[in-house]
Amino acid sequence: MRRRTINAERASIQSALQQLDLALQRHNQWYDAVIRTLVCDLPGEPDDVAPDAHHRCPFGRWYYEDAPAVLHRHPGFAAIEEQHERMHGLAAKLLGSLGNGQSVSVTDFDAFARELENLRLEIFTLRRDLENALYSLDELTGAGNRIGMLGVLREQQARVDRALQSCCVVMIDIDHFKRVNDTWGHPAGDRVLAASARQLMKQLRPYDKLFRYGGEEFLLSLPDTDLATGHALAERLRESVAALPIPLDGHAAIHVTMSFGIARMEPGLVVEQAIAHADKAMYEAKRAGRNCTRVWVDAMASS
Ligand SMILES: Nc1nc2c(ncn2[C@@H]2O[C@H](COP(=O)(O)OP(=O)(O)OP(=O)(O)O)[C@@H](O)[C@H]2O)c(=O)[nH]1
Repeated sequence: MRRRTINAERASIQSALQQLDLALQRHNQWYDAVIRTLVCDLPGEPDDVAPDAHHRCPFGRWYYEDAPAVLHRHPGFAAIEEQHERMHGLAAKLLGSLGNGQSVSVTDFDAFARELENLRLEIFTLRRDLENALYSLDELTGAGNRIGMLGVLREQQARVDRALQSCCVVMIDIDHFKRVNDTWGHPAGDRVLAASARQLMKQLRPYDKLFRYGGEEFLLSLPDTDLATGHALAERLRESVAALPIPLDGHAAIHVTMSFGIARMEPGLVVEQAIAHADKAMYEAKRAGRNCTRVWVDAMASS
């Protein structure tokens, strides 16, 4: 991702945050009107008892018609849809009882209030994720920077510790990158860094995350991935970077390769140990001649 693209990404996240705030504000107004209807025993809005009430409220109209692509790409956005629909189902039940001259049961009202609170939590979680994304991008490559990296990895480690998931980390380093700088100049090196990172990122699942770990080093976190699957993915990434022609101003396109080291996050170990294992495995890949992937095994500890 070039700098211009990253700035565009930042601007779209900022705009999405503003829109989300506005949609939430409208949703709060809708909620106030529902409470007024219930407390004052007023005739309800027909839209609120319709089977597709979640499409008709101001938040729903924004969600289905106007919400920007950057939100649609976010897994938290889909979670909001389900929660919002559930909450509206319960609101329709309350308003329907009232419309039929029945009193609203405490159980139904409590269920509605609970789902509404869950919806707000989902929205705040999405909001926090977007804010984090704003401040945790590496300017040059568009990969995550190290600010958010440990937090993401610690969350994964917690899932590994509770035996909920198998997760891997992969250390990736461009081969002979100094030569690129020395031969073509530092700006060309920057271009190679950005192009390689982009090539890696475009093949990842939405919940995989690439971080720029250091100069020409990247750390890839692979949640819900066993070692065999992670290894196969690393190989695919490696081959696709090696095959990528990278155009440089005024020169023919060049190719670079990368070395990969992969390690599983082990229950009871700290995140830093998994990173150290992946780093050691990557170092073995360099020793084996570069442009290859090595998997961490305990025997590497002594090499
Ligand atoms: N252009 C550019 N170069 C960088 C950046 N960060 C680090 N580097 C360069 O990356 C190079 C890393 O070189 P080395 O650590 O010697 O490794 P290498 O040449 O890639 O060799 P191997 O890793 O052993 O294959 C150094 O020349 C750094 O100056 C950056 O942001 N932009």
